[in-house]
Amino acid sequence: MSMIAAFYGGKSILITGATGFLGKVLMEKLFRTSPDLKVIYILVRPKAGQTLQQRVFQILNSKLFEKVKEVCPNVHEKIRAIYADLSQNDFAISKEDMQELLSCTNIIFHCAATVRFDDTLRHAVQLNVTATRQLLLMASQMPKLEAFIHISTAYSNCNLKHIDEVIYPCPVEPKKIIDSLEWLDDAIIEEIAPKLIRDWPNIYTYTKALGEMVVQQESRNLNIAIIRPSIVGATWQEPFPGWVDNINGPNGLIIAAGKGFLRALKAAPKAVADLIPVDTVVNLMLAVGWYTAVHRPKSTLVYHSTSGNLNPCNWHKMGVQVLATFEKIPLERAFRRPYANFTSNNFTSQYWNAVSHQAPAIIYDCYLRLTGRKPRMTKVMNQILRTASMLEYFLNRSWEWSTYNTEMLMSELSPEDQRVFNFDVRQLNWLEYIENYVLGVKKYLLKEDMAGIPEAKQHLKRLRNIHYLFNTALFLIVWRLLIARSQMARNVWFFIVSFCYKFLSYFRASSTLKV
Ligand SMILES: CCCCCCCCCCCCCCCCCCCCCC(=O)SCCNC(=O)CCNC(=O)[C@H](O)C(C)(C)COP(=O)(O)OP(=O)(O)OC[C@H]1O[C@@H](n2cnc3c(N)ncnc32)[C@H](O)[C@@H]1OP(=O)(O)O
Ligand SMILES: NC(=O)C1=CN([C@@H]2O[C@H](COP(=O)(O)OP(=O)(O)OC[C@H]3O[C@@H](n4cnc5c(N)ncnc54)[C@H](OP(=O)(O)O)[C@@H]3O)[C@@H](O)[C@H]2O)C=CC1
Repeated sequence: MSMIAAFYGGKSILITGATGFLGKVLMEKLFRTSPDLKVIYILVRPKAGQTLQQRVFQILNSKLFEKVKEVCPNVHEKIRAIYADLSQNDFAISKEDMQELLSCTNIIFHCAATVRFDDTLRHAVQLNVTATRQLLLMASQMPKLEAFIHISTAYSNCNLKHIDEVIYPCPVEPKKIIDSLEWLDDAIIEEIAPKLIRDWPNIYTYTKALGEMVVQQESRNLNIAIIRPSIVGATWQEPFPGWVDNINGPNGLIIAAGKGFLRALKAAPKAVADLIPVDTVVNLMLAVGWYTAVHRPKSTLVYHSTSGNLNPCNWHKMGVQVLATFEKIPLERAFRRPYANFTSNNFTSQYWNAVSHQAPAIIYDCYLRLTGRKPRMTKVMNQILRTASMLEYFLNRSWEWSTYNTEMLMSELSPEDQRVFNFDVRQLNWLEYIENYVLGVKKYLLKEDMAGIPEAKQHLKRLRNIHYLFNTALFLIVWRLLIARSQMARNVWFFIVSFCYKFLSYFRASSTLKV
């Protein structure tokens, strides 16, 4: 019997960010391994014209939850969606709901955040810092609370090279920032933002660091743990391999590469690609929840959920495997044949951007214009290049994350728990994982049919022929222009032509002699 699964039985669990990538996998695993849990409260806001109930219905009826419905048929009754907007005071939760949360919650998993790199400082602080503080305040009024698990990111201290499982202080106190945002206007905030974030690469990582500091400062006598995942990728094993549902992080780039839009990246080929499967992160979260509640460590423990120091993979290896998978399982209607060129050199990267990205987009838009259609490729390409440039910082560096606490926890688990809540990334086979990942992007994110693979392969063959044709035509045009302008080019040209002619004549004569 799994001790961790048994621990969550009969518990009331509060999850923020349950509608997000990590949150959904967390809920799925909880229902599947502890179907006798009492209730999962999720804080949800209406979105994209959908009510809370519609959003929950959509999640529970997705492929991700198919196994859950077999194990826990009354899952609909065990999930309680509470209207909440984390960017508002008291999260805009009604009095009755608040009362229920305060009196019943046993465990909190705080996953909600804004993960956009380009968010405004005001909004990112509201979500990643103030909301965390507010939730801690709520937690301190929960008599039955056993553990508060805060999800941060391994990159919250990415201004350092070696990162230990400790909370590092930020140069400016979170409280001072929260207070000043109350009276400063938006224009001034955006002006001071770059000065505040100093050597952090973006507002997201900076506000996640502030969030950790708030956890440390407002922990009171709560049982708290912080988990820092690196780049969270598709599921490795559970509930099935390759599940993914948003275009964040690697996902968008994999699509852009598979569709042939993105053929070069400014990335250090040897830098560590610190991906971590989402189910591995969730298993660690559940194990940490159990350990924090049962063993009540004296201080707030930080756990790194990273792969680099235990089972490293680099961008080159990853790129090669992504391309190899696209050979077998191509995406539909690709713009160009997939190709991956990683370079950390500025000049080479700009060259590839011009030749491999911008020029084809401009040519294609000219073609669209000439055929009476609306040009759109340059816009798409600029969007992709903007995203790629935002990720560049993470693609050109390697970090060392120590994992003492994570390894300590692993050794505390029973063999059964090590199997059911496996977060040992050393067992991950990268080649297999990446293949399933790419397949998952095609199936679950792009919703492409596997029956379309032969047609997609045929399309790639046509693209290859167009590519050869285009290159030959381009070569001939350039050469013709060169010949018209330079005596030297003419001489070379005549030398090659006469050489070929002599070779052919000799070949013809010798074959006539044999007959
Ligand atoms: C050579 C080829 C290579 C081939 C080989 C490839 C090998 C593999 C290589 C792998 C390399 C991995 C590198 C990862 C490094 C990550 C490091 C993370 C470190 C920290 C990790 C963390 O701790 S934490 C999570 C990280 N945080 C994000 O990763 C958010 C980032 N990102 C944004 O910060 C915004 O994205 C940014 C960018 C501002 C643009 O912002 P933006 O406004 O320009 O664009 P948007 O993203 O809003 O969306 C654009 C359009 O996509 C539409 N769309 C949105 N979602 C959609 C959905 N689910 N399905 C359908 N469509 C969707 C949307 O509706 C827009 O469509 P439309 O334009 O028509 O409206
Ligand atoms: N994905 C990754 O690569 C990594 C993620 N993390 C951390 O993991 C956590 C989860 O990330 P992930 O699942 O990928 O992110 P998602 O963007 O998929 O999910 C974010 C969640 O936060 C919720 N949320 C955002 N704003 C509000 C709001 N105002 N009120 C209520 N809910 C809100 C979203 O709700 P809604 O659906 O309504 O938008 C969504 O459920 C975050 O803390 C992130 O920092 C850490 C490292 C890497």
